[in-house]
Amino acid sequence: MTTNRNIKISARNINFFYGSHQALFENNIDIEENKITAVIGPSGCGKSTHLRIYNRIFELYRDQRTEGELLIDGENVLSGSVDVLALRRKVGMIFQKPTPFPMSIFDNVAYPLKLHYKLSKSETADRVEQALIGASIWDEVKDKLKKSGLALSGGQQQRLCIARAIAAAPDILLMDEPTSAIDPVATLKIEELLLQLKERFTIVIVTHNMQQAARVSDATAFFYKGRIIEFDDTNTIFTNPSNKKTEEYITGRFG
Ligand SMILES: Nc1ncnc2c1ncn2[C@@H]1O[C@H](COP(=O)(O)OP(=O)(O)OP(=O)(O)O)[C@@H](O)[C@H]1O
Repeated sequence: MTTNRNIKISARNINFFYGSHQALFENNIDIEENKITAVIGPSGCGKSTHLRIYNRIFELYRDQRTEGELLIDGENVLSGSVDVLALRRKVGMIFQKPTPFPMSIFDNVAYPLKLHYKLSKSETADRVEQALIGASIWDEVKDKLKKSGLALSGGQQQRLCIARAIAAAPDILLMDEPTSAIDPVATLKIEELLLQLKERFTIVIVTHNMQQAARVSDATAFFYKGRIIEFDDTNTIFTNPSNKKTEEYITGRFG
């Protein structure tokens, strides 16, 4: 990979356990700032598990634990002294199924602002507008901000969720198969949006869609059975992978 990279996230010897079942083994990866990193691999290889460590969301569940270090801007965010609420503001997450809250479009985006910041009404309105513009959905919703977020189409709901995530002003956006539940046209819209968002955020995206990884990502990590088998520039992974398993996976020989 290219040298002189600005590393935003470094996983160091990460192991992960669901009870006694070990799902991740010695994961090491350096994720570059303002780049899109794709996480690929067959079902059950640990992609989502790996992502869920970055914002410590796994801690909401009993019996799940991790070992190793996860450095964000050089700080080990797995250490006990870290402010988890601040971490989750800094590391936003978008899920497979759009998850608008059962409230108005405006309130969906204002929600994280109320949680993390003390803003006046006009500052809040301004930040909501900026986030909706940033998520490329403002023009579609500006005349119906009081309508329910649940009344939007799937693709619009997902962009609303992206607006909600970026309203909190995170540094990092984690996306776990963000387009697998929406149609191809809406998917392309979100892919275009990702390319704009990487100017401002570091993006890590889990995807089953090889074309999508090739289209949007700068770097790609191939996971297999809980291990990171290969991590390199996306172009290299898709044209000249060094590991046989990577090649078999990207050419569709298993998955
Ligand atoms: N809540 C859980 N309890 C126990 N084991 C789990 C749990 N969630 C996931 N696992 C196991 O951990 C391993 C990794 O799962 P994970 O969901 O991270 O894989 P994935 O690569 O994201 O899969 P997919 O592509 O199907 O979403 C699998 O063996 C899975 O069965």
